[in-house]
Amino acid sequence: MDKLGRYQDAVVQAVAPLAPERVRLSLASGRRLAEPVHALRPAPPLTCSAMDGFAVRAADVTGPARLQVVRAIFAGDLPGAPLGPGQAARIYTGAPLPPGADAVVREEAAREEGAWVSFRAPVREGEHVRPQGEDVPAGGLALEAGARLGPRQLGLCVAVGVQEVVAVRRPRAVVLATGDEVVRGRTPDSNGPVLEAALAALGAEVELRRVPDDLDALTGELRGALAAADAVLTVGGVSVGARDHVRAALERLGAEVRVHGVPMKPGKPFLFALSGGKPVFGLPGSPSACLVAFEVFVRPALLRLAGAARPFRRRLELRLAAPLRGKPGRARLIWARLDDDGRVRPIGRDAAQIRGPALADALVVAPSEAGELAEGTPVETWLLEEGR
Ligand SMILES: Nc1nc2c(c(=O)[nH]1)N[C@H]1C(S)=C(S)[C@@H](COP(=O)(O)OP(=O)(O)OC[C@H]3O[C@@H](n4cnc5c(N)ncnc54)[C@H](O)[C@@H]3O)O[C@H]1N2
Ligand code: MOO
Repeated sequence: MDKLGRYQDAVVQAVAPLAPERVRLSLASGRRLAEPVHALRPAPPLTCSAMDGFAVRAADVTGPARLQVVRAIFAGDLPGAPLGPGQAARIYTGAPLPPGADAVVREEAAREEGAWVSFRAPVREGEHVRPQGEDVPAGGLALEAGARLGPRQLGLCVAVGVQEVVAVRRPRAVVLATGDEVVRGRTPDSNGPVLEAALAALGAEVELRRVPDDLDALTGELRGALAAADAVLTVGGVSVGARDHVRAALERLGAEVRVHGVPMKPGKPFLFALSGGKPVFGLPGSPSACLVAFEVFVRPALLRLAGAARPFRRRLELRLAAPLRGKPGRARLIWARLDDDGRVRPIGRDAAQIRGPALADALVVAPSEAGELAEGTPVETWLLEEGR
């Protein structure tokens, strides 16, 4: 991935995170934090019981013991008056421990007789007690900058009393699917909806448009897209054919074409340009090539635009479950599936395939110098994370 990695870095580094803004938590779902979140209140909010049972002073229960039950404390109650020596309080899960109490004996290990409770075994100080702030202390770091506010992260913010966060704006992306064949519907526009869904999954707002193979029409659409969006993706028309107009249209608009042609297979004709500081990604039309170029370049760049701390897929070195054919030259990216034994099985590599990407849960990267790779060879594997 060495040489290709340099292209990938050049594209991803050319993109900077969008402006941060302060937003209500309810509007921040799926966005990335531009600033860390610190707890405004501790979690748990008070030192509380982890069980239904009896709050005691551990020093009173060093062996079999009998204590007087002075009151009951429920979740949501205040801790109330201190517990004196020889006293116990009935307590329920999540209820605050009264001052003086330092342990809880579970219901099942206690015998209640009127106003008294007896225990057979000793109790350890701190047993079944959740100290205030054990999870996150007040002022403590709850989430780091760059973290995505998914469902569980939103829950953490609520628990630590945070109602507003500083998050990166949701990127706006326009996808222009080019080609008379997709405008007329003779070739189904399969790439457009894939990109639309994949970008939405990254937290972007997406508009998909279809454009004929006409330089003027494409130039106009690109101008409009660049005015409206933070990032523009084109599909098709980026190779050397008579109707491949993407580069020419961008040059007409004064865009700076930074990359056109990358040492990978599939996806060789990929183009990257900047126009007024905005990224434009020219993806090949052939479905597998389009989606590989999306994985290598667009996904990490968009995640960076969206403020993500770690924009790259998780990469593991896994052994091949079957030989991988091919010759040296360009880095090869192959759709693959993880076997149950942890090996990775290639599932075809024609640039036009569409079923391979749909079945895959990983991408294997064979370096440019590699020829045929034998079964069992360790290979770089990107986890696609969607599961099966
Ligand atoms: N003489 C050469 N020909 C080609 C070269 C080359 O270097 N010299 N490169 C090949 C490579 S590699 C690729 S990849 C393809 C990509 O070319 P384009 O990006 O210009 O794509 P198109 O020609 O417009 O379309 C290719 C193929 O994909 C279909 N397509 C287009 N858009 C969609 C869509 N939205 N959904 C589904 N399928 C789509 C289109 O109908 C074509 O079948 O070029 C090689 N040629
Ligand atoms: O690089 Mo193209 O994507 O092989 O067919």
